[in-house]
Amino acid sequence: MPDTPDEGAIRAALASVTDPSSGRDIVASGYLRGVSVADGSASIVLEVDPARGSALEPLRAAAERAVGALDGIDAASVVLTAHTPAGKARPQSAAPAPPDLRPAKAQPPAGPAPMDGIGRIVAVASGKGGVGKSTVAANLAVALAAEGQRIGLLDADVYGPSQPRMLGVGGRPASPDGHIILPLRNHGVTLMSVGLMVGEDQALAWRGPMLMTALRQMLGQVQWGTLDQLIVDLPPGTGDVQMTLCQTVRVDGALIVSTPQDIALIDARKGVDMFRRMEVPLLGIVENMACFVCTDCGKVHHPFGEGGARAEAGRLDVPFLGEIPLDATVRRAADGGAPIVASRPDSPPAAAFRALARELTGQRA
Ligand SMILES: Nc1ncnc2c1ncn2[C@@H]1O[C@H](COP(=O)(O)OP(=O)(O)OP(=O)(O)O)[C@@H](O)[C@H]1O
Repeated sequence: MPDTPDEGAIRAALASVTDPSSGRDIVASGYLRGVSVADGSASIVLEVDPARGSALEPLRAAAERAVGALDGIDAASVVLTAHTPAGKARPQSAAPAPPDLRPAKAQPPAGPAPMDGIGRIVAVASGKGGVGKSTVAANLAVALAAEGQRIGLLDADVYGPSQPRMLGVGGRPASPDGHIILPLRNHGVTLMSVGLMVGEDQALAWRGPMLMTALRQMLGQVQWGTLDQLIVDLPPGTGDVQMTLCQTVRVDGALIVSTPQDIALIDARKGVDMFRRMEVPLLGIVENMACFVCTDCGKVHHPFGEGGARAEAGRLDVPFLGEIPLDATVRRAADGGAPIVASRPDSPPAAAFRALARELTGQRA
């Protein structure tokens, strides 16, 4: 495995990329605002005139390719931010210090702390992939926002970020000073996702340390404002992201999503164990895809058996928070960028999500 190149090599690669509009390279143009390189991953911030943001997208992509082609770089991310009001593109020598993008491992270890301005942090987790954890997180966030709460949704499902698609938001978040990241907003929910920072597909190619850096940036650099609750959509399983989250910020409660199948319930148990070890209170288990209502006869069917998650919750001594029916409109709504709670508020699944939101709000009262 070749050594990770140093910052000088990254700058040299960027200097090989020319802005066709000026004929000058990226470094000479004064666009370069920050470089961070560690463990085969490089993050670069370019500060540009916001009016030229979309015109400079090819330049951004070319810079990413040039850095990504260096020996020893597995993942490169180049972000465009708007320049400071006073400046046009400045010569590099006149530029203020670049933002510090180094991984948080360089910082002294700190215990989990509450996040400023955020009332409660709720993690939505599952032992197994594909059980509908992201769907539950999105609908719960929209339902809580509809109750009048100030809600943020942090898509920490770094291996498969789907919240931008589910909430119907896109585009790169702005970073006016190269450090603070401005979240996006839709359906009353403030959203940030690693999928917005690097694109859904690219996130999959990132290596562990870079993902952890992205997660810490989303926790520390996103301007969430004042929130009643921040819902965190975790990746499935019990891995590094869960540990990093719980060690970095004080998670006030975890919600486990499971389907009724035995295998999902076995994995849900592992999730419960992990949160107990991390001393995160368990808010309860919600059973997704629990049943479906026959459109012909109106009868409720339980294709995977009935009562499994409720019984498991009893065995694990955690609250059972309710059932969400299996309903194709839930999937269609998520794929269309408007969760069912927003797009079909009168439907039975939307009512089930709202009941879940009320249950959680009731737990706090
Ligand atoms: N109650 C439901 N009824 C019908 N389809 C559902 C329901 N819940 C989720 N789905 C669909 O199931 C698929 C998986 O859901 P989702 O992406 O939320 O799962 P996940 O647990 O977050 O998966 P992963 O962790 O692997 O990203 C999606 O296509 C989603 O639209």
